[in-house]
Parts: sequence; C-alpha cells; structure tokens
Amino acid sequence: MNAVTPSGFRDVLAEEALAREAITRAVADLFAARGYVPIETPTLEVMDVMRAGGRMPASPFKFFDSHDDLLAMRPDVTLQIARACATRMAAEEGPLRFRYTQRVFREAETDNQVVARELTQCGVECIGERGPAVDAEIVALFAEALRLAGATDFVLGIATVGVLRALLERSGAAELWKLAVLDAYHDSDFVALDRLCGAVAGRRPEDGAELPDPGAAAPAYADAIGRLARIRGGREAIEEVRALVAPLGCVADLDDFQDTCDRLAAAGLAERLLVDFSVVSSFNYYTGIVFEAASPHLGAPLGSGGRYDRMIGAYGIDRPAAGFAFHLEQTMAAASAEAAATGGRAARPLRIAVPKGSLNAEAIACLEEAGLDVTGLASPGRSLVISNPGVDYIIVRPSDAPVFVALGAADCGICGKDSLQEVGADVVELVDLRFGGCRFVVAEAAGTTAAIEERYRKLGSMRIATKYPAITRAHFARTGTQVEIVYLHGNVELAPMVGLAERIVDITATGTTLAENNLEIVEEVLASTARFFANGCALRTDERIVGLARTLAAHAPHHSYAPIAGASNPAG
Ligand SMILES: Nc1ncnc2c1ncn2[C@@H]1O[C@H](COP(=O)(O)OP(=O)(O)OP(=O)(O)O)[C@@H](O)[C@H]1O
Ligand SMILES: O=P(O)(O)OC[C@H]1O[C@H](OP(=O)(O)OP(=O)(O)O)[C@H](O)[C@@H]1O
Repeated sequence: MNAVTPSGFRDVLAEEALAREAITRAVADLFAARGYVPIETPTLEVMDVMRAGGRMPASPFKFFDSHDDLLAMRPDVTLQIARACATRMAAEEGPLRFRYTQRVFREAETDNQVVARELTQCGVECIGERGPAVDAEIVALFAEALRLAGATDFVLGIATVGVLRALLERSGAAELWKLAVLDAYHDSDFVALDRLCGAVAGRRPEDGAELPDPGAAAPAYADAIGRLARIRGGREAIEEVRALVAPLGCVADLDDFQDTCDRLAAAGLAERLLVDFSVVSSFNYYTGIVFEAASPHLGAPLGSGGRYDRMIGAYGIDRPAAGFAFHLEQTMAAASAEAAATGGRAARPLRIAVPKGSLNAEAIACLEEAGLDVTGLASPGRSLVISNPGVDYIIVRPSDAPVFVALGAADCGICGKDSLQEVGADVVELVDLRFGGCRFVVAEAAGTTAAIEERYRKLGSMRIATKYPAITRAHFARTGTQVEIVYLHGNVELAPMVGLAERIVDITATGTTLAENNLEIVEEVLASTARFFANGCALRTDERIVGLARTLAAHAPHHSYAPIAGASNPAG
C-alpha cells in the first residue's frame, strides 16, 4: 500500500489550518456585516443541472448513481446557488445575499498542469438587484476580502461583456464567426482574434490575416471587436471604448460601467482597477460587469466574478444576480509571496522563456531588435538562466516554454504555435513573430494509400506515429477518423517505413526529410510560426510585457499587438 493522498488532494496540517481558519472566519464576518447570510450547497450535482447554467470548469469526478443520473463533484458554487434560488427560494422576494466557503473540485486542463483538484472558494452572490451601486458593492467587497486574506498588492482587471455582445449582435456576422471570436476571447488568443478581425478590416493575407470569411462581421464591427480586447488602462480606457463603439451604436451598458468604475474610484480603488476588455471570457455565464484579480507575485488569478443576469433564468425564474469567489489557497500563496518580496513586480527582472534549438537564433534576434540586452544569450554554455539588467532569460526546450509561462515560472516566452497547441496551457498568445514557419502534415509511404484505406475499412482504426499526440488527436477527432497513436520522441518518419504505423503526423518545412524517406503528404494539419505569449496574470500586472509585445509586433509588421499603440490612441 502506498499511503498517500490522491493526486491533487492533500491534508492541511495545524499551522496552515489555523491560518485558513483565521482568514475564512474574518472574511465570513466581513460578508455577514454587509448583510450576506450563509448558504451550503451539496458536494454532488446532477450534470445536466450544472450544464444548464452555462460554460463551467471541468469536474474531475463524474459517475452514475443508482437512479442513472450522471453526477459531478461541484466545480463551482454559483450555478448551485442559481439553481437553489430558482427552485426552493423561488417565492422569496429578495434581494437575497448569500455568502459561502466551500470546497470545489477542478480538473487540470492539460496533463502537464500540476494543479490541486480540491480548492476552497470563499464568495458571495447578490440576487435580485442590478445597477452600478450593487455592482460597485460587489467589486469593493471582493477587494476588501482579498485584503483581509493578506493579499494587498493586486490588480483588478474589469470590463463589461455588454459592449462585445452588442458589437457581435449588430455585426451581421454568422454564428460560426461569432463563436470563433468568443473562443479567441475565451482563450486569450490575440493572434487568432487579429486574424479573424483583421481579415475583414481590410488586411491582406500575406500580412497574417486570413482570407475574409463570408460569414464575418461587417468591417467596422470586426475592426472594433479586434481592438476592444486590447484596450486597457484607467478611466481613459472607458472613453477609448466609447469612441470606438459609439459610432457603431454599441455603447450598450458602458454608461453603467463607467458609473460603477467611478463609484469604485470614489471608494479608493482607482489604483487597483485596470479597465481591460480581455477579461471578457465566457458569455453564456456573464451578462454585464466582469472582473478578475491578479497578483504580481503569483502566476494564477486570485479569484473572479461578475454579473450573470440570465443564469437563474436558465433554471426557470428571471432574476438579476452578481457575485464573486476567490480561491483561498491562491490568495494565501500570493499573500506569502508578497510578504517575501522586496518590491513590486517592476523591482524584479522580467523573466522570459527563450527556446533553445532551431528557434533560438531568431528568438534572440527578435528580443535584441525589441531593445533588450541579450548579451551572453547566444552562447550560454551550460548556463540555463542568463541574467542581464532588468531581464532573466530562462533557456527551455520549445515544447516546455508554455508550461514555464502558464505556471508563472516565466512571465512570458517564445515558442512555436505548435508547442502552444500541443501543451494546451493557459497562456495569452500575443504576437505572431512570423519566423520558424513549418507545417504539420499527415504523411504515408509513397504508394500505400489504397492499402491503408482498405486496412482501415477492415479494422476501423489506423495507427499514427507522432511526437505531437494532442495535435494529432484533435486533428483526427475533427476529421472523424479512428486512430491509435504511437508516441515517439523523434525520427517519426521511420514509423511507416518499418511497419510501426501506417501514417505519421509530423513537421515538414523544406520537405527534404519526407522526400528522402519516400513519404508523401496525405493531408494538412496546421501551419505554425513562432509566437510571443505571456502568463495572464503577469500581463495584467506588468506593463513591461505589454510594451514588449507592442515592440515585437511593430518589428514583425502587421501583427497582433501592432494595431494598439496605447490606451490613448485608439486609431493605433
Ligand atoms: N523543420 C522544422 N523541424 C522542426 N521544427 C521546426 C521546423 N521548422 C520550424 N520548427 C519549429 O521549431 C520547433 C522545434 O524546434 P527544435 O527542433 O529546436 O525543438 P526540438 O528539439 O524538437 O524540441 P522539443 O522536443 O522541445 O519540441 C517546432 O516546435 C516548430 O515550431
Ligand atoms: O521538411 P524538412 O525541412 O526536412 O524538416 C522536417 C524535419 O525536421 C524535423 O525534425 P528534427 O530535425 O526536429 O528532428 P526530429 O525528427 O527528432 O523531431 C521534423 O520532425 C522533420 O523530421
């Protein structure tokens, strides 16, 4: 017997338990003093009931009970409170104010992410009220609770989804295009957003834009949708949004949003607020204000919240609602990192993950062109960290770069789009650097197509050798082909030649390796170039990354961050 706790679960011993107890008690007292009453929801929830509320995080544990109901351990409490309000509390007049401290269960989004699967959320929900006064009450309470928990140095990214919703609704775009835009917002993929929107706004394919999609938004709307995600700053950013969307008739709830921000500024929170429309992620959940807290000392958000006026309606009764939750563990980690730090984020060097290998030379050239001191980086010897004034370069395998950045060990980094896709890590893709171009293809030994297809007809499955299992799996899921993946570390071209697999998914650049091994391309999988990307919290708390992204984009003309010259210059 291996007497350990399950992966992602742990015991909390006395010292930490006492600290947690002190925080949760203080936070509960604060919420109670503001009129929030406690609520407890069940650990298990029926999957269909949870899904009805909108996009939700994955729960690691799902199973059927004896009634054949598919159950999940709750990944979220808000949906449950919405359900309770629409059912057992349907007759209660309100407004209702609830507070909770509960465990939630989360699945790591990718295999490479080491995350706790059991987390403690402290939060509130305010049901039955809407408008700037209550929105400001919620955001201010969030900030106060974080401070009580020991995190005093944080940025509150804040926006409203109303503007993007109005732009999409009036844009005349097809549903598929709108979904692609929402996915780009949700994934914080500025490169994809730029391609979708830039294509319509008149940019040429050779400049990195895709061919205009017939289902895309009208050009002015597409342009505004692309720019909106990059607007960030103080109060002036709201004016910038207004200037962008007013001519299109899409001001939506911006007046209320401005009112909310003014109230927060009056409450002394102006310094903490960062108007940032890239906070907008999920739509079917939030309907108005959205916010997320990031600490400069931690690579993961402390918590988030927003207005979700339609969620309770999904359970049968229309009621406006807003709330937030913070993760106790993350907030405590940020608090102790903050206590140990000797200054703000700007006091420490910017940490950049630089790929070794074939992308190395051009990555260094880009960084040098952007004005960074790259002394020693091209010939580091066996050193893995090169420290120059204001910057630490962390030298990594390209496929590891997304992991370093996602987990906050580096603030930003460079690697191929393929590595980002393969790892699937939660990072913000900022600039297409346009070097390291290659294609991923499915290939087979020349002249074997008929035999492979016949075999597939007989066996119903095909063996594919690859170094990129996630990209391969996603590709064949799209094409509806049943495959067994043989994972190799390199020299993948060998597989069809020696009978290890019928086909391969691999990189081709000049085509030499395929040709010299008598292999032929069957289909395209994806095209990749090098990307500059960042940790989401680092991006929100460190202006150096925004500056670097803009400079890199300016040197790789017509790319993602280029259209946004700054909060005060919407025309770019
Ligand atoms: N012809 C090519 N072959 C391989 N990679 C290429 C090619 N052209 C561009 N690239 C890019 O370079 C990256 C791989 O670089 P390199 O070959 O140095 O890494 P690697 O040794 O395969 O390391 P890792 O296993 O971490 O990917 C790819 O992810 C891709 O983005
Ligand atoms: O089209 P080409 O210009 O010939 O380039 C493609 C080759 O380059 C890469 O291999 P790499 O050298 O990275 O080695 P690997 O096989 O170990 O991945 C890739 O896996 C192909 O084998």
